[in-house]
Amino acid sequence: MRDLPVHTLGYDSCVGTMTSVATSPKEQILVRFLDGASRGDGALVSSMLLQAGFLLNVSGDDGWTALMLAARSGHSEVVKVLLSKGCDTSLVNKSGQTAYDIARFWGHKHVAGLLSNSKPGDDHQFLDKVEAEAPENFFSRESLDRRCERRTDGKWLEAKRRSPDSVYILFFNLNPLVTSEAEELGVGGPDIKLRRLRVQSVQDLLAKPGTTLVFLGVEKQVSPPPPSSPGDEDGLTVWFALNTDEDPTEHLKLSGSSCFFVKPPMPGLFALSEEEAGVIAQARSVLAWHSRYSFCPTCGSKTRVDEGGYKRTCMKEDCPSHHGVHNTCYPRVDPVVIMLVIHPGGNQCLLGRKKTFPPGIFSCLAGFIEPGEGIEDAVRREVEEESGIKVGPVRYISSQPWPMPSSLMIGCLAVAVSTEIKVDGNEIEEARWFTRQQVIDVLRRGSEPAFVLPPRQAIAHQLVKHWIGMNANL
Ligand SMILES: NC(=O)C1=CN([C@@H]2O[C@H](COP(=O)(O)OP(=O)(O)OC[C@H]3O[C@@H](n4cnc5c(N)ncnc54)[C@H](OP(=O)(O)O)[C@@H]3O)[C@@H](O)[C@H]2O)C=CC1
Ligand SMILES: [Mg+2]
Ligand SMILES: [Mg+2]
Ligand SMILES: [Mg+2]
Ligand SMILES: [Zn+2]
Repeated sequence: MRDLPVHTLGYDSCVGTMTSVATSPKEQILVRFLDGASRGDGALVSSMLLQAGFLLNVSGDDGWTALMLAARSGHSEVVKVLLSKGCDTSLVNKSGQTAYDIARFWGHKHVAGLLSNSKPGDDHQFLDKVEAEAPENFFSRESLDRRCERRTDGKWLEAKRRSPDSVYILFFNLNPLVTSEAEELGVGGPDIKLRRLRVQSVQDLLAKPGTTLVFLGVEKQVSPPPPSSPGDEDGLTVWFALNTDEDPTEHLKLSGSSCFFVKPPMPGLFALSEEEAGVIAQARSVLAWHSRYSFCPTCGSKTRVDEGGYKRTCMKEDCPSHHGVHNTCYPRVDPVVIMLVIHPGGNQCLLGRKKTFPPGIFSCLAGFIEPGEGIEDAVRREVEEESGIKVGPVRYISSQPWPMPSSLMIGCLAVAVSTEIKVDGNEIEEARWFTRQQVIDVLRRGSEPAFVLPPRQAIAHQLVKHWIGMNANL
């Protein structure tokens, strides 16, 4: 009975539930049963099993049984009913996943607990392997030790600012100075590298009023090195970032000519190493904040730069920003949700095109989180606004600082509960369901790819890869 054919499982986009377009009475019963399990209707599942016990382990044509569908949405009551009837927990869908794998993937710990208790000694290796591979996103590497406690240590900061060992990286209008000199890059290295300057090269710039200076942190060390310069007893190498809005070339005392300012976001910054991309993520966001928040946002007065460039204090004595929690004084981070939406059937994903994208590119939908909104609700709202698709469960995967200028991309997977696409036409000009096979062809650079994905440095690319990695059979 497991192989009972179900030709099409239709989904009603308005109410987000499955509707039957199956033809035979048996098919209609199965569709109703699977729909009930998917929606968490324990009473319906129970009563249908009393009349038609064969339904217990039957799957739709994507290989999903009632147990798997209930596990995906965390419906523990339905899972309990199915387990009490002795359903087979070892069945796998066409992606090689058991109901337990599915429950764990979507973070339904109570359901995973019910399923793992039901069969001790079950081998769930596939999911464990995927979860062990934590993705590292570009711009995410913390290569410096921020040493936040030093930001208020004016004496130490001043000594480090003058130290000949300190490293300065320079930005002109938020574009970092890089070098492409072959001997600097080394064999097999990145295409560009941050130009590391010393204090004597930037002295004139530091004296100019339009220059902003930020203390980024110290180089990470396994064991403390011996003291290097007088007055610099700890021997730690400090990194500073400088930004200027006037072309600084004439003030720089530089040797070599292959230095230039690289414009973000693409492809420029993507050519840096992972380590340096992490430094840029921190430096560019803080410098961008300084360039946009010169005056106090509360009262409009002048501000003073404090805490190594991590605070702007209002100069007006009775400004309300001196009392209570005032996030206007600190650098901004804007949370953005970015999500790969998976078709209710499990084997297609939703990707969209912004009007501004180069031809052929499709990416994950994304949007800024609104005040007073949680991550899951922001995912549901942005997906529905941009594509008309309704979303059910949401699961966090990984995050990425995105310093253009200061977003924090919160990467999620989400399951759609409707399928009919209606793009907003404003932000998104086109959105489509792509099959897993089409996505694999794109990732493997097949000869006729259906679309182009953003490069590996974008979290959108990593989310798509993560979804492909969930499937052992492909
Ligand atoms: N790393 C990656 O893989 C990807 C990164 N991104 C980044 O995510 C960010 C957001 O994605 P996007 O789809 O544009 O977001 P949205 O879908 O929320 O749309 C952006 C629009 O929302 C408005 N908005 C609301 N809140 C803010 C805020 N805090 N800051 C700026 N604008 C706001 C702006 O409208 P108005 O202009 O009318 O003020 C803006 O044009 C972008 O910075 C984008 O570069 C996006 C996709 C992939
Ligand atoms: Mg958007
Ligand atoms: Mg939007
Ligand atoms: Mg928005
Ligand atoms: Zn003020």
